Amino acid sequence: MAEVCLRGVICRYGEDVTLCFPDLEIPSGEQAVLLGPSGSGKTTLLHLLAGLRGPSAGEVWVDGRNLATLSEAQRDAYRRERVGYLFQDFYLMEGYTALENVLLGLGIAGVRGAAALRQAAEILRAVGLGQRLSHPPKRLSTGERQRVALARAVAHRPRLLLADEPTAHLDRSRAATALDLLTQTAKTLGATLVVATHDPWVMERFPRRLELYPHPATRTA
Ligand SMILES: Nc1ncnc2c1ncn2[C@@H]1O[C@H](COP(=O)(O)OP(=O)(O)OP(=O)(O)O)[C@@H](O)[C@H]1O
Repeated sequence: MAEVCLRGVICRYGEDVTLCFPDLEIPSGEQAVLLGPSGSGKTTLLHLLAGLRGPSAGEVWVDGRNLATLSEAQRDAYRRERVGYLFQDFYLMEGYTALENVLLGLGIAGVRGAAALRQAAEILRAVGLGQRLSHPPKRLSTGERQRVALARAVAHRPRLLLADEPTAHLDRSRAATALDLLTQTAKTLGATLVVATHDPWVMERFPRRLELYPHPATRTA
């Protein structure tokens, strides 16, 4: 069974927006990119995979489970424990240090106390921020802020890592470094990685690609 599988998925927002997604299979542990212009539904698709919303029609399967069949409590547990989400705008807590930001993420996943502290420091060191543990986000560069966000997204060792426009705020050289870190981190964890981007340069770096088009979104690559 593929780690990620979409079958006949349609998402509607009110009367005006209907997004039709191509069928998709991503085997466990693989890395895939979603390419599409603004409004083509990339974020919506990541939200579907994260269980943050359900489709209007069709099925979203992850790790052998149709997400629509999960109870609310099971879906919450799925989101907290199995999914890591790297947001385009990072959404770091400004009043907290880098370490505390990662600890907050771990707390949501149910990891607390000494184990959480050890895990948070370890992952921050792994992304090259060992010297920045007690820095608040405002004292970090954009690339460093993103690495805190990545550390928070993966500290609980998710099986599925979703990244929304991970190069949006970075120049080419920093973007290359960030993508290397993202793909290497997913590989180390054995996580399936799905990256959404509007940038063909990012797409070129992934062997498995899915292109989305503004309504109706129909073509796969
Ligand atoms: N909560 C919402 N309510 C109404 N319409 C929405 C909502 N979320 C998304 N849409 C619409 O759905 C379409 C797809 O949006 P989505 O954010 O998934 O696309 P995207 O490809 O990620 O765009 P971008 O690259 O600009 O982030 C857009 O037309 C958007 O306006």
